[in-house]
Formats: sequence, structure tokens, C-alpha cells
Amino acid sequence: MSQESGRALVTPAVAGGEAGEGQSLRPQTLADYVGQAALKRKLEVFVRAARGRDEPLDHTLLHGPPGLGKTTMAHILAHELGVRLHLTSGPAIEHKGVLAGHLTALGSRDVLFIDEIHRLAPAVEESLYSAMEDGRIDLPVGEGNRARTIGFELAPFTLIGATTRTALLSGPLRDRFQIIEAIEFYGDDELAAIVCRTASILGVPVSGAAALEVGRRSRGTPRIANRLIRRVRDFAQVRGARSIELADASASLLELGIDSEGLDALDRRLLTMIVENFRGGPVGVDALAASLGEPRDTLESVVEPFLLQRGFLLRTPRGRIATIKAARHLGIELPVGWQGALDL
Ligand SMILES: Nc1ncnc2c1ncn2[C@@H]1O[C@H](COP(=O)(O)OP(=O)(O)OP(=O)(O)O)[C@@H](O)[C@H]1O
Ligand SMILES: [Mg+2]
Repeated sequence: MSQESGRALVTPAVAGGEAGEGQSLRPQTLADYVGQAALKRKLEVFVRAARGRDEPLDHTLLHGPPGLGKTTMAHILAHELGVRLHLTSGPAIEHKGVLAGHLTALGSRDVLFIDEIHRLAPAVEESLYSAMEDGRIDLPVGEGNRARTIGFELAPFTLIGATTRTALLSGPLRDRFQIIEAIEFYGDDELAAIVCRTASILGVPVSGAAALEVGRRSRGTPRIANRLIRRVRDFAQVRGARSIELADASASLLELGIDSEGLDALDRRLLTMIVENFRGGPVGVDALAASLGEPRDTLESVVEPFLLQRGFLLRTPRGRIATIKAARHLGIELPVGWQGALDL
């Protein structure tokens, strides 16, 4: 997940700062943002309407699995609105005072971006309510029995919240966002376009077929596409290749442990565990996390969404179930007493 510091104040021109994700790879405008066509069309309207009224954009919640472009979109929105982006994250706002510091630093119509907004402390979340709704924040002044609170009027602003886990967001917080939008997994062609874009920024020629192969095996995720094309470039360079062709890409991906469906080692471990040790399931997520030695949150927010989307896994009230597609893909014969899904 993202690594923004709690205090960074960035203008769109120097926005960025995620460890390992060169700013030059981040698209700066809606037009440069690949895919998510329906979302872009809507946001473009909302931005133009807000600008036309000289008002801030309504508070916006972006949700979706890691690496799909939520932070990137927040930067772009600020850029398109022609305002500054102030960047922080739920865990970095340790108490109300920190939140007040961010809010009072905002210029008129600026964007405050709170990443991982599902991780706000309850007391902080509560002060955010009045900031979002009434444009005010109460600040404690004085000490002991002279302590009281003073209400501060805030400049009109936009809150953009990002979360990988909407289910963990409290109802009252979610209700205060007027725009709530999902960012979806990308299609193969879109990822291929991102791979081509990144390769051209990196200055390495890549064939269309190679870009599509890398895109296809990127778990629907731009961040993974960018990571894979960098590694494929390393393999190609060491082999002395001038450009990346399909054969280079396939060989490098195999070497990297990314299979034909784009699954990585942890994806396969999880599916193998359910198929072999639990006869297809159902198995509770806590039992899975313990057996795999991975945090439950990683399984739920990073690993499972893609496996669900691709039909390798089902989520049921009784637990996770593997599908026959998963067993087939892993090349495992269905165990006797198979309890997984039959109909895929
Ligand atoms: N639509 C897109 N077009 C081109 N590149 C993209 C797009 N979306 C994301 N990227 C690239 O993928 C990387 C990851 O995106 P980003 O950091 O915005 O994801 P995120 O949704 O905020 O992830 P996290 O939940 O982990 O914070 C970015 O550095 C950017 O270069
Ligand atoms: Mg992010």
C-alpha cells in the first residue's frame, strides 16, 4: 500500500512520492489515465461543473484493490481542478489536532487526500464529520477547568478518501461522501497500453505482442504491470536484446514465477491450500491466514479480489471455496470428497 508521509503537502506539479513508483510513470491528466472510461467521463463532468460554479468538487470516495490508480486519480483530480493536493493517510492522523492542522492549512477549494481512510481513529473520524458537513472544526483551547473548544470556519475544500476496503468504512463516514466511485480491475488491452506507455517512458522498445503478454499477466493491476515490465526489461537487457519481444517477455515472466493466468506464488499457495488441504473448502479466512502465515488483511485486500474476479475462488457465508477452474489451472486432480464449487 502507499507510503505517503503524514505531512507531505504537494502541488500537482511535484505530486507523487510513493516508494518505488517513479513520479514520471504517474499520468498527470484524465486524458493520460488509461482505462476506467465510465469513471473518467463522470469525473470529468463533475470537475467541469464544480469549476464552472467556482465551487470545490464534492467530497469523493475512491475504492478498489491496491495498485489500480486511486492515489493517481486523486492527483489528477486536483490537477484538473487547478488546486493544490494535500496528502495524508488514515494512520498518519494520530489525533484531532493533526487533522485540524491539515484542514486549516487548506486553501480555498483545495483537495485533502486521505489514503487508507478506513484506518482513521474514531475520534478523528468524528471531527471529520463536521468538517465535511458544515465546513467547521472544533479545536480545544486552554487546559484544566478553563479548557473549552472554539469552532473554526474552514475554507471550502474537497475531501478525497481512498480505501481498499469499503466494507470497513463506517456508515456515517461513507454517507458524507457525495461521490462514491469504484476503480475496477483493468482489461488486458488497457494494461498493454499502460505497459507500452511505461516502456516508452523508460526508453525501451516493446513489441505489441510482448506488451499484451505482460499486460495479460499483471493481475488486472497497473502497479503490477509497471513492476513486471521493469523486470522484463532487466532480463532483456542482460541478454543483450535491444527491444522486448514476446519470447523475452514469456521467458522472463516464467522466471519471475508469474504463471499464464498472471497468478503469483502467493495466489497459487492460497488456491493449492484450499484445494489440497480443505478439499475445495469452505474454509474461513482466519484459518487460511494462519495456514499460509500471511496477515488476514493481505489475503482479503490484496490476494482475494483478483481470484474472485477471475472465478478461481468464491466467497460464501461459510468461508472460501475454490472452483474447479482453480484445481484445473493448478493441475491438481480433484481430491476425493471434493467440496469446492462444481459449476464453473
Ligand atoms: N489508469 C492508469 N493509467 C496509467 N498508469 C496507471 C493508472 N493507474 C495507475 N497507474 C500506475 O500504477 C501505479 C499505482 O497506482 P496508484 O498508486 O494510484 O494505486 P492505488 O490505487 O493508490 O494503490 P494503493 O491502494 O496501494 O494505494 C501508479 O504509479 C501509476 O503509475
Ligand atoms: Mg494509493
